[in-house]
Amino acid sequence: MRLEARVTVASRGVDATLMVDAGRTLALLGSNGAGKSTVLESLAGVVRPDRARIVLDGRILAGPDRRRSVPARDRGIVLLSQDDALFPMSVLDNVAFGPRSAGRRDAAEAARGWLDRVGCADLADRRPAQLSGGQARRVAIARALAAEPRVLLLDEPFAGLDVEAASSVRALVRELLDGVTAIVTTHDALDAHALADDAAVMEAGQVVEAGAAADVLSRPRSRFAARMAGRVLIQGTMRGGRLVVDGGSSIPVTGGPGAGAWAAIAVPPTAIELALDSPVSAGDRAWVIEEVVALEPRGDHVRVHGAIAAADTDPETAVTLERGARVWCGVPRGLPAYALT
Ligand SMILES: Nc1ncnc2c1ncn2[C@@H]1O[C@H](COP(=O)(O)OP(=O)(O)OP(=O)(O)O)[C@@H](O)[C@H]1O
Repeated sequence: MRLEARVTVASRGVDATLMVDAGRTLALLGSNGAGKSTVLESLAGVVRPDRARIVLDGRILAGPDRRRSVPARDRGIVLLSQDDALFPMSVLDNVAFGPRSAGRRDAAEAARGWLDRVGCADLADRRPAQLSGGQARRVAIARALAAEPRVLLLDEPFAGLDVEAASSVRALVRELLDGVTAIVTTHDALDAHALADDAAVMEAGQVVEAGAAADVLSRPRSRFAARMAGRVLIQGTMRGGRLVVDGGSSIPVTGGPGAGAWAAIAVPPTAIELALDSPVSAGDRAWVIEEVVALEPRGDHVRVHGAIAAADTDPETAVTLERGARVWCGVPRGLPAYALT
């Protein structure tokens, strides 16, 4: 029992493969434009891929013969998109829509049950325009679940909500997703940790890494996953217990694959020290010579991104740096290395 999919949408540069086992939640991660929404829309049948193989519990929903694709309404896959506009009818009728379309006589009763579960029982008679953003999102979630989908797709379910509403909708989704087969797109590591069993990372239309959510975030293989987990991915070649990075600097590490293998350590930038001059003594750090690639203001400090590592500094120091400036990044010794394939 699982959802397996490969979808190609050439005009959007998407060619992605993913899999979700029954009852599990997959977090689909990736930067803006990576193709996450396109994948969800293809699975739901809203977008027609150029090529697709979508199999749900052994049933082929889309295959080589595009004419035989199962129409969206018969897929048992419901997409809750970012612009989850409710229908211009009462909240109750919105939620009853799915069960009613499925011919259920008790549609209104089922809808009341769902409204109760999302904490909106008292809003049944309201119109969408009379709801707050958080209430509308809860109603949209109830409407999606009332259709009793086999797979639920949530495209950034907390986007556009204020901090408080997002936090309560997050708790609700976490509870409702228990045991449901679902894919959730998010830019937030906390959501990936809290909601998902598994995670897949998209870059430029492709899935570049996938695995258990905790693994993807603690041993990231892509820069995006590392950044999401608040880490910088330092990659290099293993040589005698050291990671040799571009430019020849080497960092003593623990573990990791054998000599000659491509490997990484994932380091919080806050643990990396920045030096503007060549450090006189190495101390407990391995110093990597860097060229500044970007300066990222982050509240009261500035993150200095190099080609290999990143480190934080104060704004007074940051203004003396520019793109291409030479700096040294002091990386702690002995961090655990892992193989990259
Ligand atoms: N309706 C559309 N028509 C044509 N191209 C589109 C359309 N929607 C998205 N695209 C393009 O397809 C690519 C993938 O976009 P998509 O919205 O799937 O990415 P995403 O990962 O969901 O991004 P975000 O995190 O910003 O929502 C982008 O290059 C985007 O410009």
